[in-house]
Amino acid sequence: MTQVFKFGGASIRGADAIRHLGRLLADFPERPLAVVISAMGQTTDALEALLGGGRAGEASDYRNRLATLRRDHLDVVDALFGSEAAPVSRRVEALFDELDALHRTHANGERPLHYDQTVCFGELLSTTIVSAWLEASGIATRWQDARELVVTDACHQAANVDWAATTERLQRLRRDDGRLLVTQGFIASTPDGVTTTLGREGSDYSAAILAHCLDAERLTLCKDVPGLFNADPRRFDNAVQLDHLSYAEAIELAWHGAKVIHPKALAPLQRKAIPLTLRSFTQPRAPGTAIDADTRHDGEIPVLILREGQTLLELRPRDFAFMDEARQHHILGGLVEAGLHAGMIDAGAMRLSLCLDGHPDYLEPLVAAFRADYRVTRRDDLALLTVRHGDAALLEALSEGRECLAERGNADTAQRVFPGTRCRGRWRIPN
Ligand SMILES: Nc1ncnc2c1ncn2[C@@H]1O[C@H](COP(=O)(O)OP(=O)(O)O)[C@@H](O)[C@H]1O
Ligand SMILES: N[C@@H](CC(=O)OP(=O)(O)O)C(=O)O
Repeated sequence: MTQVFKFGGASIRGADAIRHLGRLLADFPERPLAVVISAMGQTTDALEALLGGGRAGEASDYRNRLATLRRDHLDVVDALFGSEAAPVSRRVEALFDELDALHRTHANGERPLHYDQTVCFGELLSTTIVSAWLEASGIATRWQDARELVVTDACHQAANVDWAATTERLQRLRRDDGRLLVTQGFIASTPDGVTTTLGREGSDYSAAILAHCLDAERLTLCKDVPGLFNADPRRFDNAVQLDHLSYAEAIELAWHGAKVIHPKALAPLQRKAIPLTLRSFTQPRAPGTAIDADTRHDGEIPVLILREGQTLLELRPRDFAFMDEARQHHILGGLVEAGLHAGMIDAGAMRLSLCLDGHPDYLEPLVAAFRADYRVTRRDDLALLTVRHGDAALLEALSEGRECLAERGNADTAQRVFPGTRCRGRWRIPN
């Protein structure tokens, strides 16, 4: 049975977690064909910080961060392999040398290209270590460079998949030697072999790409939560797990910011009716959440999504003019160019409100450009609450004690923007 599994950064954050992963795969009733793995723990954040220091010409900051990352990875290798660590340590050292060389080549070039040549090493390192560990613990394994499988355009940091080329490469993959394929999430390459990445948290998407192109029977995403809940269980005390939902409902939740699954991961599965299971990494035998074409259970209970760190922009034409389609087109085009996502868009006769969560590097120039053409009011440090399938009473109860700064709604989705300071800490879903 062709099954694909994916393990995120939280599932391989250190030596104990990697040992657990080995036991999980050894005990699982059906051996998957392929396992997609992210960078260990917060490695991608650390690589972004390294890139930032390097590009700013802060050589000692870059060197210190590189040394820390190198040490952290080598410590995991030592903890796993003990006296047998040398061959794996050499491979890890070689990857760090390659990272450093590529940094020197690209440091003064375009940032997105430099980003992809640097940040890809998180996954190259983690899969090197995990694959060696699985092999050492008796699971026949084949390390596979995902850049030889997933073909994209050259849109660095948010590359677009060439489905025909990727399918052709994946269909050529050897499947008959009984070896478990261990490959990287998040990374890919152009047809001529230049490394690209699929966007932050894109490993769920990588796993869905593999499942789609291999015609897998199932994709399983192993997470640090038991499944998809009706609100983030880390923030909402009484959140409950959803046993089942449809691809369409899952896309809505992911799009609105339910972080547990990447929004792009659903469409490739839906197109081939490949069922998806979200499972607990620590309790893999628990049922988890099933996602497929069946819509019968959608909307049975309300689902809440809280996104923090939001900025609300209200744009008004200067001359008492309409916020007509041409102006909306201009404004939304600016968002597309800046690569920013609006979690809420609401238009009035002379106003367009946008709720954005963007890195200041991208947000600030955009706001400055808008100010040239519109009267702009801006509020930072906000929270956007999205409620799916809730009623007015629930929305009011959730809003109690919180000033509503903007809102919109339709038959199944309501959104409200609150000051971030009123939304910190733990929440309860009102009865
Ligand atoms: N509705 C939700 N249900 C379950 N988890 C959620 C939900 N919304 C947010 N999360 C968060 O998603 C996290 C898991 O997703 P993520 O960290 O992206 O996984 P990965 O290990 O694949 O990187 C959980 O730790 C949880 O806090
Ligand atoms: N390592 C990448 C890709 C990814 O998906 O990671 P995770 O599965 O840990 O969210 C990132 O952090 O963006």
